[in-house]
Amino acid sequence: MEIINFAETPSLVSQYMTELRDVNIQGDMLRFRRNLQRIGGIMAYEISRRMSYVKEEITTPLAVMQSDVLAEKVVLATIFRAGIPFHQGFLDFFDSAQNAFVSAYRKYREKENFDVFIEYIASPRLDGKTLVLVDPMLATGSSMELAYRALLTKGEPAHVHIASIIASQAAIDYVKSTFPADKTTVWVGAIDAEINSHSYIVPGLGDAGDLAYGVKE
Ligand SMILES: O=P(O)(O)OC[C@H]1O[C@H](OP(=O)(O)OP(=O)(O)O)[C@H](O)[C@@H]1O
Ligand SMILES: O=c1cc[nH]c(=O)[nH]1
Ligand SMILES: [Mg+2]
Repeated sequence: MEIINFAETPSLVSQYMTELRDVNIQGDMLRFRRNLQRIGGIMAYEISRRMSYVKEEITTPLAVMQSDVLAEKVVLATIFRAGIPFHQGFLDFFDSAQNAFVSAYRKYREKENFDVFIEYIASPRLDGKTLVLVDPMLATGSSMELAYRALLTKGEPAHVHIASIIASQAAIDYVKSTFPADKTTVWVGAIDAEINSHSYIVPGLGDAGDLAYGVKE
């Protein structure tokens, strides 16, 4: 399974990641959402460079020519809430993509133990399509795995791209052991070494959903 880590090559993604992580900047919710969206747009472009295209005949005002068009049927899937601005960044570029939405939430049994529940899914058929699963945080990997399993009830995608802003090393290992290696590509802004006893990524950025939309009760 190929893992593409944007942190290995400093770029504007690194600048936006810094702003997402820094407690002195991340409190500006508009900027936080906008940075998730901007990284989504950049990742969308990088993923598009791996996709297949076909030549189509078009007519310009001056001539007839062959021009490339995307050959893959793309479905952009995300997980509520924090996935929404990140997903919008992908949709800004994949204009004709279909979209899927999944709700996943942590229900704590005790302070440090929780189960992840999926309650809502809205998705087109996925057979033979390119599924781009986007969620900014990949902490344990449970939400991503459960969302993927829920989406498989809608058909078998030809290829899966997983895109995250920050992944823990444990989540990367988990994704490697649970997703099909021959047809999954992982794109991450950074891989952080640890998750804490509440399964938050360290150093991470905190609670992405709360930072984007306000602290929930
Ligand atoms: O890899 P995991 O351990 O499953 O954690 C990752 C999940 O946590 C975040 O959502 P969260 O549960 O905080 O919901 P929210 O977006 O509504 O805040 C994030 O957007 C992922 O969906
Ligand atoms: O670090 C984490 C882990 C889960 N969800 C978040 O928003 N942040
Ligand atoms: Mg959250």
